[in-house]
Amino acid sequence: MGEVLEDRAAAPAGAGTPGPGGGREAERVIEARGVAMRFGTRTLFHDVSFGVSRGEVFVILGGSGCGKSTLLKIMIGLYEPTAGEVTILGGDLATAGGEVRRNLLRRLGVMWQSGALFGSMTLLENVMLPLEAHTDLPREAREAVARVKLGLVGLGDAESRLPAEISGGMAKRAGIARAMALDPPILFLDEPSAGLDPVTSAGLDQLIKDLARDLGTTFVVVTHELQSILAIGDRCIMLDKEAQGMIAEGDPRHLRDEPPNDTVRRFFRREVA
Ligand SMILES: Nc1ncnc2c1ncn2[C@@H]1O[C@H](COP(=O)(O)OP(=O)(O)OP(=O)(O)O)[C@@H](O)[C@H]1O
Repeated sequence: MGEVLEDRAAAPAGAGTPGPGGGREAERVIEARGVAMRFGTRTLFHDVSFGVSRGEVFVILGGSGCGKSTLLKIMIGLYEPTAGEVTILGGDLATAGGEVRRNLLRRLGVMWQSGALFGSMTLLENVMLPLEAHTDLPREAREAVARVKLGLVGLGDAESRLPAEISGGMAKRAGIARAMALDPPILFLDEPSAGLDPVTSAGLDQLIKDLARDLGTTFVVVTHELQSILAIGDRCIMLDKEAQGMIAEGDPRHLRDEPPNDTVRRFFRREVA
């Protein structure tokens, strides 16, 4: 998945102040309307609608198998929904083709659960890959950009290491650095805390918050880790397997304190216990 250089210029005329909590209405970078997904005869979810504002950390939460990763894949154009539509940075990946689709995809950064680094390449070379694929920058410039990205995620001293020589937390950070190589306005993270110990996971949460604040990057994070949800989420939606859809939307701390239904209450209580 791509990632690309310019983005802030993509704001439509009249867009509001970026980031949550601004005085004016924040610009919506993702709009999902009535999205449904079915696999065979099984409906995973239906009627899912939400918006993501520029600069916010938006969390998709819910129990195992409720369709979080599937929704993420719909947002980045890997799956076409069975009903409804998703507009991302003003385009619709389900209908966009050719150059329009490629340009759109290049402006989305994705880090998969595994980190998906190439084992035979150093961290620097891994982060340089998107730059090789999508820019004409000479090698020295690609190295310089990749170094900046590794520095941003706290891996400035580890550029020569191979993925096998680093910890799980470092691999996640390197995956984020690579996803950021082309300065995407939106970064998608699939279960970033999976497999990490609580301390490392908290460090990764802090990194996500810092990047959102310092770079204005919008994050869409799929997770069921309660501590992460509460630490990073400006807003969230909760999917539910039995309800086959969305059962809550809002500030995660608010949902924890005033759950709108029993399923949300149980989700937060169970995870805390
Ligand atoms: N391409 C596919 N074809 C058929 N079924 C699929 C496909 N992709 C996902 N599913 C099914 O949809 C359900 C939801 O999967 P998904 O990975 O979206 O859930 P999730 O909420 O991210 O779960 P987890 O937290 O366990 O990763 C699962 O039962 C999965 O088997």
